[in-house]
Amino acid sequence: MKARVIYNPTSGKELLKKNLPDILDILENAGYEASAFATKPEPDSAEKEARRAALAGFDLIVAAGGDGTINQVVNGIAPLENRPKMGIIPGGTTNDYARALKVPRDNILNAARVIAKGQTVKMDIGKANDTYFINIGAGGYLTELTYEVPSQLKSVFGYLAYLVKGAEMLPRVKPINMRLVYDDGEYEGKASMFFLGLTNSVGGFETIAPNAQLDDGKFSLIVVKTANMLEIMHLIALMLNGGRHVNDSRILYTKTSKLYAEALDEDVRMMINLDGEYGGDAPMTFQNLHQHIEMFADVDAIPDEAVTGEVEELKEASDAFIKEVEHLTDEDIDGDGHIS
Ligand SMILES: Nc1ncnc2c1ncn2[C@@H]1O[C@H](COP(=O)(O)OP(=O)(O)OP(=O)(O)O)[C@@H](O)[C@H]1O
Repeated sequence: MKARVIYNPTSGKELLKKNLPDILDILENAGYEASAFATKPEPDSAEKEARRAALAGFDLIVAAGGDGTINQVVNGIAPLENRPKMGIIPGGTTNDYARALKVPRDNILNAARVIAKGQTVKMDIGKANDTYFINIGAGGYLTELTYEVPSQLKSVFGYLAYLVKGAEMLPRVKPINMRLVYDDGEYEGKASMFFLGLTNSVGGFETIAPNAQLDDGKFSLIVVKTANMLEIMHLIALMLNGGRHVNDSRILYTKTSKLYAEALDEDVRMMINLDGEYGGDAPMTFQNLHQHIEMFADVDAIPDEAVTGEVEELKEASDAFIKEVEHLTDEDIDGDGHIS
């Protein structure tokens, strides 16, 4: 068996680069003939190498880097008939995908050992027109704001802090009149965002799409129907507080295997966000590719206590946010939607 490790030499304080010989060693001991490729600064470097290696007959491709590197490797192999298995070694800042697969995020070599252990999950992958995504497809004004958030804040955690602080952005949160066609129905009307999730791990939080299954062929679809900033803040607080937003009447929450999304007003553009990056404009058709790529995962691991400090840090941020929002009333929001 042959394994290709595609690693981002710049990610995670160059720790991947430093640990590369040991990573290759773990794979060799697990029975692979292992080699490595360092990604280049060009945006599709990992994608091209993944495609090349798959066509050259590699049995395993290990994506070592942040979620961006994993996304690219998936884009390289997803269109192929014969797809190699994938392993992931997290080296980014948020590492949502590793969290979903219960791959350790605090120890690179332990992550490599998950591959050696041999357990896999056949993961669902998203396809948006011709681009593949691993975790999130979304659209609407609320998601468009994320492009303007400084990149180190591109986690939900940072985004929340930004929403609370950056009140000057808020008047621009206006709903888009959209049509969304999903398995069990159709939504036509205003919404400030729609969100399709493949895992329950988004920006470090596990409560956005609380019941996501990794291999059931379904996205979790969440539509935020209100554009009232106060209501949105309260919904976020409910979300942080145990995922209770999904039962709220201002949210549409369902499972679907596909989605068609378009903006209904001619002069309105709806940008689509795929795994945190701009991925083209609606109209767009999203499809869930059921169990499309087999990935190594630590199936029996106890979820998530691995990363010391992180859980507490997120809990603190959530509690601070909830506290901040609890006392807000309509009187705190002026005519433009500003928090005054
Ligand atoms: N050799 C390189 N030099 C500079 N940039 C690179 C190189 N290889 C890859 N990149 C860039 O790194 C980005 C992908 O980063 P990746 O997702 O692996 O890590 P990250 O950004 O640290 O992760 P996260 O998104 O979790 O913070 C891409 O924009 C890619 O072009």
